[in-house]
Amino acid sequence: MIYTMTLNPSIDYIVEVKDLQLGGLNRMSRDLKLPGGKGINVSRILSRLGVPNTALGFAGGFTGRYIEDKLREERVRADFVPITGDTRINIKLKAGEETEINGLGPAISAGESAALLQKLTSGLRAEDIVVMSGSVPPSLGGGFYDELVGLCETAGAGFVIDTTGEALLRALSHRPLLVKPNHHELAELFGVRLDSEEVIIACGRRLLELGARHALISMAEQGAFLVAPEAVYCAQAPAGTARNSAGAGDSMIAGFLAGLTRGEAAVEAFRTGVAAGSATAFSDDLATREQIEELRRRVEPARVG
Ligand SMILES: Nc1ncnc2c1ncn2[C@@H]1O[C@H](COP(=O)(O)OP(=O)(O)O)[C@@H](O)[C@H]1O
Ligand SMILES: O=P(O)(O)OC[C@H]1O[C@](O)(COP(=O)(O)O)[C@@H](O)[C@@H]1O
Repeated sequence: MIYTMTLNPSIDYIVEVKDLQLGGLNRMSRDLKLPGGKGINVSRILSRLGVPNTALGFAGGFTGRYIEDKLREERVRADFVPITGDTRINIKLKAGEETEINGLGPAISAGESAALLQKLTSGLRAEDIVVMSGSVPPSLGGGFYDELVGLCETAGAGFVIDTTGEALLRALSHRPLLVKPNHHELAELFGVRLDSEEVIIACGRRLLELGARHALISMAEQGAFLVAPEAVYCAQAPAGTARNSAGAGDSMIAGFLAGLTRGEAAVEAFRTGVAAGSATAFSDDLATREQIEELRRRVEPARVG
Protein backbone atom coordinates (compact mmCIF):
# COMPACT_ATOMS: atom_id res chain seq x y z
CA MET A 1 0.00 0.00 0.00
CA ILE A 2 1.15 3.54 -0.68
CA TYR A 3 0.32 6.07 2.04
CA THR A 4 0.55 9.76 1.27
CA MET A 5 1.08 12.10 4.17
CA THR A 6 -0.26 15.65 3.87
CA LEU A 7 0.45 17.42 7.14
CA ASN A 8 -0.83 20.71 5.74
CA PRO A 9 -3.64 20.12 3.21
CA SER A 10 -5.27 23.06 1.51
CA ILE A 11 -8.16 24.11 -0.61
CA ASP A 12 -6.36 25.51 -3.62
CA TYR A 13 -8.41 28.57 -4.58
CA ILE A 14 -7.51 29.40 -8.16
CA VAL A 15 -8.43 32.94 -9.03
CA GLU A 16 -8.10 34.53 -12.46
CA VAL A 17 -8.00 38.32 -12.69
CA LYS A 18 -7.50 40.17 -15.94
CA ASP A 19 -5.41 43.33 -15.61
CA LEU A 20 -4.76 43.12 -11.84
CA GLN A 21 -4.72 46.51 -10.07
CA LEU A 22 -2.86 46.29 -6.76
CA GLY A 23 -4.63 48.53 -4.23
CA GLY A 24 -7.80 48.67 -6.37
CA LEU A 25 -11.02 46.66 -6.63
CA ASN A 26 -10.56 43.72 -8.96
CA ARG A 27 -13.24 41.31 -10.19
CA MET A 28 -12.45 37.67 -10.87
CA SER A 29 -12.91 36.52 -14.43
CA ARG A 30 -12.91 32.89 -13.26
CA ASP A 31 -12.36 30.91 -10.08
CA LEU A 32 -12.01 27.28 -9.09
CA LYS A 33 -11.64 25.40 -5.80
CA LEU A 34 -9.61 22.18 -5.68
CA PRO A 35 -8.62 19.81 -2.88
CA GLY A 36 -4.89 20.43 -2.54
CA GLY A 37 -1.72 19.84 -0.60
CA LYS A 38 1.15 17.85 -2.01
CA GLY A 39 0.34 14.38 -0.65
CA ILE A 40 -3.33 14.73 -1.58
CA ASN A 41 -2.31 15.60 -5.15
CA VAL A 42 -0.11 12.50 -5.26
CA SER A 43 -3.05 10.40 -4.00
CA ARG A 44 -5.45 11.84 -6.58
CA ILE A 45 -3.10 11.03 -9.46
CA LEU A 46 -2.22 7.57 -8.10
CA SER A 47 -5.94 6.80 -7.86
CA ARG A 48 -6.54 8.01 -11.41
CA LEU A 49 -3.74 5.68 -12.53
CA GLY A 50 -5.35 2.77 -10.67
CA VAL A 51 -2.69 2.51 -7.93
CA PRO A 52 -4.19 1.67 -4.49
CA ASN A 53 -3.27 4.27 -1.88
CA THR A 54 -4.51 6.01 1.25
CA ALA A 55 -4.22 9.73 1.94
CA LEU A 56 -3.27 10.48 5.55
CA GLY A 57 -2.89 13.82 7.31
CA PHE A 58 -4.95 16.35 9.25
CA ALA A 59 -8.29 17.85 8.24
CA GLY A 60 -10.46 20.29 10.15
CA GLY A 61 -13.33 22.75 9.88
CA PHE A 62 -15.47 23.53 6.81
CA THR A 63 -12.37 23.49 4.60
CA GLY A 64 -11.31 20.07 5.83
CA ARG A 65 -14.84 18.74 5.21
CA TYR A 66 -14.76 20.15 1.67
CA ILE A 67 -11.52 18.28 0.92
CA GLU A 68 -12.84 15.04 2.40
CA ASP A 69 -16.06 15.32 0.37
CA LYS A 70 -14.17 15.96 -2.86
CA LEU A 71 -11.85 13.01 -2.28
CA ARG A 72 -14.82 10.77 -1.50
CA GLU A 73 -16.53 11.86 -4.76
CA GLU A 74 -13.36 10.88 -6.63
CA ARG A 75 -13.10 7.60 -4.73
CA VAL A 76 -9.70 8.53 -3.27
CA ARG A 77 -9.30 6.68 0.02
CA ALA A 78 -8.56 9.13 2.84
CA ASP A 79 -8.13 8.63 6.56
CA PHE A 80 -7.43 12.04 8.08
CA VAL A 81 -7.06 12.84 11.76
CA PRO A 82 -9.80 15.36 12.63
CA ILE A 83 -8.45 18.61 14.07
CA THR A 84 -10.08 21.56 15.79
CA GLY A 85 -8.55 24.22 13.52
CA ASP A 86 -9.61 24.99 9.95
CA THR A 87 -7.57 23.45 7.13
CA ARG A 88 -5.94 26.33 5.20
CA ILE A 89 -6.88 27.91 1.87
CA ASN A 90 -4.04 28.59 -0.60
CA ILE A 91 -4.52 31.26 -3.22
CA LYS A 92 -3.24 30.66 -6.74
CA LEU A 93 -3.58 34.00 -8.52
CA LYS A 94 -3.51 33.96 -12.29
CA ALA A 95 -2.99 37.50 -13.51
CA GLY A 96 -0.68 37.07 -16.45
CA GLU A 97 1.92 35.30 -14.33
CA GLU A 98 1.05 32.73 -11.63
CA THR A 99 1.39 34.01 -8.07
CA GLU A 100 0.92 31.62 -5.14
CA ILE A 101 -0.01 32.67 -1.61
CA ASN A 102 0.04 29.63 0.67
CA GLY A 103 -1.36 29.67 4.21
CA LEU A 104 0.62 28.80 7.34
CA GLY A 105 -1.84 26.12 8.35
CA PRO A 106 -3.85 25.52 11.52
CA ALA A 107 -2.51 24.76 14.98
CA ILE A 108 -2.15 21.02 15.61
CA SER A 109 -2.44 19.88 19.24
CA ALA A 110 -0.17 17.27 20.84
CA GLY A 111 -3.11 14.84 20.94
CA GLU A 112 -3.85 15.35 17.24
CA SER A 113 -0.25 14.78 16.22
CA ALA A 114 -0.02 11.68 18.43
CA ALA A 115 -3.18 10.35 16.75
CA LEU A 116 -1.58 10.71 13.32
CA LEU A 117 1.61 8.92 14.38
CA GLN A 118 -0.51 6.14 15.87
CA LYS A 119 -2.56 5.84 12.66
CA LEU A 120 0.60 5.49 10.58
CA THR A 121 2.38 3.01 12.82
CA SER A 122 -0.62 0.77 13.48
CA GLY A 123 -0.87 -0.37 9.87
CA LEU A 124 2.62 0.17 8.44
CA ARG A 125 4.37 -2.85 6.93
CA ALA A 126 7.71 -3.45 5.19
CA GLU A 127 6.13 -3.60 1.72
CA ASP A 128 4.48 -0.17 2.15
CA ILE A 129 5.70 3.18 0.83
CA VAL A 130 5.01 6.48 2.58
CA VAL A 131 5.06 9.68 0.52
CA MET A 132 5.77 12.73 2.67
CA SER A 133 5.48 16.07 1.01
CA GLY A 134 4.65 19.68 1.54
CA SER A 135 4.97 22.16 4.33
CA VAL A 136 4.63 21.33 8.01
CA PRO A 137 2.18 23.42 10.07
CA PRO A 138 4.37 25.60 12.35
CA SER A 139 2.96 24.12 15.55
CA LEU A 140 4.30 20.65 14.64
CA GLY A 141 7.88 21.89 14.68
CA GLY A 142 10.70 21.38 12.20
CA GLY A 143 11.50 17.79 13.22
CA PHE A 144 8.18 16.11 12.41
CA TYR A 145 9.38 14.61 9.13
CA ASP A 146 12.40 13.14 10.97
CA GLU A 147 9.96 11.41 13.30
CA LEU A 148 7.97 10.02 10.35
CA VAL A 149 11.16 8.86 8.62
CA GLY A 150 12.16 7.09 11.85
CA LEU A 151 8.79 5.28 11.96
CA CYS A 152 9.20 4.14 8.35
CA GLU A 153 12.67 2.86 9.14
CA THR A 154 11.44 0.95 12.18
CA ALA A 155 8.73 -0.71 10.08
CA GLY A 156 11.18 -1.35 7.21
CA ALA A 157 8.86 0.61 4.87
CA GLY A 158 10.11 2.68 1.93
CA PHE A 159 9.56 6.40 1.82
CA VAL A 160 9.53 9.29 -0.63
CA ILE A 161 10.21 12.77 0.65
CA ASP A 162 9.52 16.01 -1.20
CA THR A 163 10.87 18.72 1.01
CA THR A 164 13.74 21.19 0.91
CA GLY A 165 16.84 22.40 2.75
CA GLU A 166 17.99 20.86 6.02
CA ALA A 167 14.95 18.57 6.34
CA LEU A 168 15.79 17.04 2.94
CA LEU A 169 19.48 16.66 3.80
CA ARG A 170 18.64 14.92 7.09
CA ALA A 171 16.25 12.52 5.31
CA LEU A 172 18.79 11.49 2.66
CA SER A 173 20.91 9.36 4.97
CA HIS A 174 17.81 7.22 5.67
CA ARG A 175 17.76 6.06 2.03
CA PRO A 176 14.56 7.51 0.54
CA LEU A 177 13.22 5.66 -2.49
CA LEU A 178 12.82 9.00 -4.24
CA VAL A 179 13.48 12.70 -3.75
CA LYS A 180 12.26 15.34 -6.21
CA PRO A 181 13.75 18.77 -5.78
CA ASN A 182 13.04 21.23 -8.58
CA HIS A 183 16.07 22.97 -10.06
CA HIS A 184 15.66 26.04 -7.83
CA GLU A 185 15.49 23.90 -4.68
CA LEU A 186 18.50 21.84 -5.78
CA ALA A 187 20.58 24.97 -6.49
CA GLU A 188 19.73 26.32 -3.05
CA LEU A 189 20.44 22.98 -1.34
CA PHE A 190 24.02 22.81 -2.63
CA GLY A 191 24.61 26.57 -2.98
CA VAL A 192 25.40 26.35 -6.70
CA ARG A 193 24.14 27.83 -9.97
CA LEU A 194 22.65 25.10 -12.16
CA ASP A 195 23.88 26.64 -15.38
CA SER A 196 24.92 23.49 -17.23
CA GLU A 197 23.85 19.89 -17.66
CA GLU A 198 27.11 18.78 -16.02
CA VAL A 199 26.36 20.71 -12.82
CA ILE A 200 22.78 19.39 -12.67
CA ILE A 201 23.99 15.81 -13.11
CA ALA A 202 26.75 16.28 -10.52
CA CYS A 203 24.22 17.62 -7.98
CA GLY A 204 21.82 14.76 -8.77
CA ARG A 205 24.59 12.22 -8.24
CA ARG A 206 25.43 13.91 -4.94
CA LEU A 207 21.83 13.25 -3.80
CA LEU A 208 22.43 9.54 -4.46
CA GLU A 209 25.80 9.59 -2.69
CA LEU A 210 24.05 11.11 0.31
CA GLY A 211 21.55 8.23 0.31
CA ALA A 212 18.68 8.75 -2.15
CA ARG A 213 17.83 5.69 -4.27
CA HIS A 214 16.40 7.81 -7.11
CA ALA A 215 16.39 11.57 -7.67
CA LEU A 216 14.10 13.44 -10.04
CA ILE A 217 15.20 17.00 -10.77
CA SER A 218 12.25 18.81 -12.25
CA MET A 219 12.64 21.95 -14.31
CA ALA A 220 9.04 22.97 -15.16
CA GLU A 221 8.64 23.53 -18.92
CA GLN A 222 12.27 22.50 -19.49
CA GLY A 223 11.52 18.90 -18.47
CA ALA A 224 13.47 16.87 -15.94
CA PHE A 225 16.43 14.64 -15.12
CA LEU A 226 16.26 11.21 -13.50
CA VAL A 227 19.33 10.15 -11.58
CA ALA A 228 19.20 6.41 -10.87
CA PRO A 229 22.00 4.09 -9.69
CA GLU A 230 22.36 2.56 -13.16
CA ALA A 231 22.14 5.71 -15.32
CA VAL A 232 21.12 9.35 -15.67
CA TYR A 233 18.34 10.36 -18.09
CA CYS A 234 17.03 13.67 -19.32
CA ALA A 235 13.59 14.26 -20.86
CA GLN A 236 12.18 17.34 -22.53
CA ALA A 237 8.68 18.29 -21.41
CA PRO A 238 6.18 17.81 -24.23
CA ALA A 239 4.99 21.02 -25.89
CA GLY A 240 1.64 22.41 -24.77
CA THR A 241 -0.10 25.39 -23.24
CA ALA A 242 0.41 25.76 -19.51
CA ARG A 243 -2.87 26.40 -17.66
CA ASN A 244 -2.12 25.67 -14.00
CA SER A 245 1.26 24.39 -12.90
CA ALA A 246 0.26 23.87 -9.23
CA GLY A 247 0.43 20.13 -8.66
CA ALA A 248 2.77 19.39 -11.59
CA GLY A 249 5.58 18.26 -9.27
CA ASP A 250 3.20 16.10 -7.23
CA SER A 251 1.83 14.54 -10.42
CA MET A 252 5.37 13.74 -11.51
CA ILE A 253 6.05 11.93 -8.23
CA ALA A 254 2.78 9.99 -8.55
CA GLY A 255 3.49 9.03 -12.17
CA PHE A 256 6.99 7.82 -11.32
CA LEU A 257 5.76 5.82 -8.31
CA ALA A 258 2.91 4.32 -10.33
CA GLY A 259 5.48 3.06 -12.84
CA LEU A 260 7.86 1.69 -10.19
CA THR A 261 5.10 -0.10 -8.28
CA ARG A 262 3.90 -1.68 -11.56
CA GLY A 263 7.42 -3.10 -11.88
CA GLU A 264 8.56 -0.83 -14.72
CA ALA A 265 12.25 0.02 -15.18
CA ALA A 266 13.14 3.41 -13.70
CA VAL A 267 13.40 5.03 -17.16
CA GLU A 268 9.86 3.91 -18.06
CA ALA A 269 8.56 5.19 -14.73
CA PHE A 270 10.37 8.46 -15.53
CA ARG A 271 8.40 8.76 -18.79
CA THR A 272 5.16 8.37 -16.86
CA GLY A 273 6.35 10.94 -14.32
CA VAL A 274 7.22 13.58 -16.90
CA ALA A 275 3.97 12.93 -18.78
CA ALA A 276 1.92 13.25 -15.58
CA GLY A 277 3.68 16.50 -14.58
CA SER A 278 3.15 18.09 -17.98
CA ALA A 279 -0.41 16.80 -18.34
CA THR A 280 -1.26 18.52 -15.05
CA ALA A 281 0.49 21.73 -16.12
CA PHE A 282 -1.70 21.73 -19.24
CA SER A 283 -4.95 21.26 -17.24
CA ASP A 284 -6.99 23.44 -14.86
CA ASP A 285 -7.25 20.57 -12.36
CA LEU A 286 -4.85 17.62 -12.02
CA ALA A 287 -4.39 15.50 -15.14
CA THR A 288 -6.66 12.60 -16.05
CA ARG A 289 -5.37 9.12 -16.84
CA GLU A 290 -6.15 9.62 -20.53
CA GLN A 291 -4.20 12.89 -20.70
CA ILE A 292 -1.20 11.24 -19.02
CA GLU A 293 -1.27 8.24 -21.36
CA GLU A 294 -1.56 10.49 -24.40
CA LEU A 295 1.43 12.64 -23.39
CA ARG A 296 3.50 9.62 -22.35
CA ARG A 297 3.82 8.64 -26.02
CA ARG A 298 5.54 11.99 -26.64
CA VAL A 299 8.15 11.75 -23.84
CA GLU A 300 11.48 10.35 -25.02
CA PRO A 301 14.10 10.14 -22.25
CA ALA A 302 17.72 10.27 -23.43
CA ARG A 303 20.57 8.71 -21.50
CA VAL A 304 23.02 11.44 -20.47
CA GLY A 305 25.18 9.71 -17.90
N1 LIG B 1 4.84 24.80 -18.15
C1 LIG B 1 5.06 23.48 -18.27
N2 LIG B 1 5.08 22.90 -19.49
C2 LIG B 1 5.31 21.57 -19.65
N3 LIG B 1 5.56 20.74 -18.61
C3 LIG B 1 5.58 21.26 -17.36
C4 LIG B 1 5.32 22.65 -17.12
N4 LIG B 1 5.40 22.87 -15.78
C5 LIG B 1 5.68 21.67 -15.22
N5 LIG B 1 5.80 20.70 -16.16
C6 LIG B 1 6.10 19.26 -15.96
O1 LIG B 1 5.93 18.93 -14.60
C7 LIG B 1 7.18 18.56 -14.00
C8 LIG B 1 7.26 19.12 -12.60
O2 LIG B 1 7.10 20.52 -12.65
P1 LIG B 1 7.95 21.54 -11.73
O3 LIG B 1 7.30 22.88 -11.90
O4 LIG B 1 9.38 21.44 -12.06
O5 LIG B 1 7.71 20.93 -10.27
P2 LIG B 1 7.32 21.67 -8.90
O6 LIG B 1 5.84 21.99 -9.05
O7 LIG B 1 7.56 20.66 -7.85
O8 LIG B 1 8.19 22.90 -8.78
C9 LIG B 1 8.26 19.11 -14.97
O9 LIG B 1 9.44 18.35 -14.87
C10 LIG B 1 7.56 18.97 -16.31
O10 LIG B 1 7.62 17.63 -16.78
O1 LIG C 1 2.60 22.61 1.61
P1 LIG C 1 3.08 23.72 0.72
O2 LIG C 1 4.56 23.73 0.51
O3 LIG C 1 2.55 25.06 1.18
O4 LIG C 1 2.50 23.45 -0.71
C1 LIG C 1 1.11 23.25 -0.90
C2 LIG C 1 0.74 23.54 -2.30
O5 LIG C 1 1.48 22.66 -3.13
C3 LIG C 1 0.63 22.06 -4.08
O6 LIG C 1 0.43 20.75 -3.61
C4 LIG C 1 1.26 22.08 -5.42
O7 LIG C 1 2.58 21.53 -5.35
P2 LIG C 1 3.52 21.35 -6.61
O8 LIG C 1 3.22 22.47 -7.57
O9 LIG C 1 4.92 21.37 -6.06
O10 LIG C 1 3.19 20.02 -7.21
C5 LIG C 1 -0.69 22.79 -4.02
O11 LIG C 1 -1.77 21.94 -4.25
C6 LIG C 1 -0.70 23.33 -2.60
O12 LIG C 1 -1.38 24.54 -2.53
